[in-house]
Amino acid sequence: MSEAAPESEPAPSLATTGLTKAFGGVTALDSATVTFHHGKVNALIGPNGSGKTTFFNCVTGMIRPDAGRTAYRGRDLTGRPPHRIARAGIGRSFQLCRVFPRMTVLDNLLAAVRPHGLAGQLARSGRREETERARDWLTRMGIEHLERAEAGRLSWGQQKLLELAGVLMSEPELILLDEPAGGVNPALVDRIGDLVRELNAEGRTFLIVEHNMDMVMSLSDHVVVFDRGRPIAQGPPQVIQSDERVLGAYLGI
Ligand SMILES: Nc1ncnc2c1ncn2[C@@H]1O[C@H](COP(=O)(O)OP(=O)(O)OP(=O)(O)O)[C@@H](O)[C@H]1O
Repeated sequence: MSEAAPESEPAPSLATTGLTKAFGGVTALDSATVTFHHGKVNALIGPNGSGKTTFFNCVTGMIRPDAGRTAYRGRDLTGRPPHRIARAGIGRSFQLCRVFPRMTVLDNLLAAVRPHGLAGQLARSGRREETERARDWLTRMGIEHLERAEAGRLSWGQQKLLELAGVLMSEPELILLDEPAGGVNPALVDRIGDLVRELNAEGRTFLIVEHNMDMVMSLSDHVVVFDRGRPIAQGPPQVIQSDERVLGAYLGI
């Protein structure tokens, strides 16, 4: 008689232990211990000021935590600078998009993989493979027709797509998105959601900070909820939606 295989634990992706960061008297991260799942779409949610962006900044090496450790797929990354963390396979977008407004859309993507401000110059001197890859990502984002436009002239949503294309230029395995739907029109929110699904089906792991709960609940496999700098609940969206601690944190009761 055969027995049902035990449900296997999802493999860990990004994981932190006791991550702590204070700004003066404000404790932004309070000994946060949390694990996200490899190969999945993970979400990190929580009320304003609960420490989500500080968490992203600490795990991507942009700010140094006061205490605690960060690991990616079992490998310790604590205290590594941003370029080393990027090299470990982690890419990141920002709440307030980071594009070079006076550069063309295509040069923005080339600059994403040549961080010395020489994108235009180098583009003219060759490196066709990178240019082709940049064009492929633009096509994937649906903004290939804007290749020669100045990035600053794109709509906010198009800039978000451009930033995502820039992140993808380094072929990260894990992609951290900080409010991908923030300030974006509903049609483009759907488009971004579809892209996340497609890229996840192709093997990329996501960790998304987002206030748009429809997007979070429809897109994520695993949701972690922060309140006052530490996780108060984690699980699949359907469980999180009815968790009393989560409702309390959001409603302040
Ligand atoms: N550079 C800083 N200097 C001083 N305080 C900061 C700094 N960065 C964050 N904080 C404070 O740390 C706390 C957590 O902020 P953080 O931006 O991480 O929260 P968040 O959950 O991302 O918020 P939101 O959803 O509004 O973006 C807040 O009280 C914030 O004011």
